[in-house]
Amino acid sequence: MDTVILENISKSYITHTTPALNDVSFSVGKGELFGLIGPDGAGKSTIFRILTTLLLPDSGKATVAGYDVVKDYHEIRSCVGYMPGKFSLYQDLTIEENLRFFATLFGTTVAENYALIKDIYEQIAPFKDRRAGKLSGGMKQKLALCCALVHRPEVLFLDEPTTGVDAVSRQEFWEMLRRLKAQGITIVVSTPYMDEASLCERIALIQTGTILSIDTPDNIIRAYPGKLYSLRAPKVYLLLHDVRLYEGIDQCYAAGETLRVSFKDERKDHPALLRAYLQHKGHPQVSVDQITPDIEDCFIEKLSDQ
Ligand SMILES: Nc1ncnc2c1ncn2[C@@H]1O[C@H](COP(=O)(O)OP(=O)(O)OP(=O)(O)O)[C@@H](O)[C@H]1O
Repeated sequence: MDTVILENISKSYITHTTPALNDVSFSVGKGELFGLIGPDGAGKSTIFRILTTLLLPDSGKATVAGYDVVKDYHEIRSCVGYMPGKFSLYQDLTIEENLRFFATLFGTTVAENYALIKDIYEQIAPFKDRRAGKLSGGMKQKLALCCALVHRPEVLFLDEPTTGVDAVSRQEFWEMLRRLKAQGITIVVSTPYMDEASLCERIALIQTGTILSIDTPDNIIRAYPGKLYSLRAPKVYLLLHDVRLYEGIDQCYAAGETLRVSFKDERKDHPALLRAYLQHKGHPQVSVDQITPDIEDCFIEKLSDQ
């Protein structure tokens, strides 16, 4: 049986007219590393709050480790680890005090489950007497992860753990997640960084409370309909303007210093004609190359279906 199951979950906040979650369903297998990928406001934190029993859904059903999120909140709270989006440890307590506090809260000791957190804790141990409020972003993140793990949870919920953390710490963090997964822990992690999608086994793309797609990152990329082109020319802004005027263009958006372009259908898909049109428009050096889409391209394409 799947460890996390959501069936038709909807949730609205009183102060918000649009629902935060709209009929959301997905499940996560035992020991899976599952990613919720979506921009700010997509509904990721609302999903975590419901799954960790901090918020009641308006409708639908969800279970974690076989327990119902509404009826069995007591059982769920002892078998999940949760790292919220905002740093929520005690800023005035030291690293060691925070860890001991969370262990005591769950009726265990740091020593009892030390093997699970050892790798991560050793990286912050030299600063164990430093107050949490005085730690760097990467160190806070590692401490929060240790605190979420100290009672050896069955399921780990991580809400945007890498937001605001430098690139090296982000990479280290994903390596830590892979090691935790190898120990059998089911992990649900959210991120607004599309490049982190490929580090998950399966992902759900989410936008304004609606799931756009659920699959492995490779399958989502393989399912991209049609072809995608990368356009490069010295005057990118003018290029964007001129491409958008060309009949038959479906998507055209900036990606760094290039443009990503797709055609409406196969009959319109003639890059040589587009190149000739752009040369005529004053872009003599334009290059048009077919590329493999990444997850961000797939996300943008799915949004256009909405
Ligand atoms: N306590 C709240 N009261 C009212 N509206 C809320 C509340 N929490 C979230 N929302 C709204 O619900 C929607 C989903 O928010 P949620 O925090 O779940 O998204 P998110 O994907 O986690 O993004 P973020 O990283 O910005 O938190 C947003 O429109 C948000 O403004």
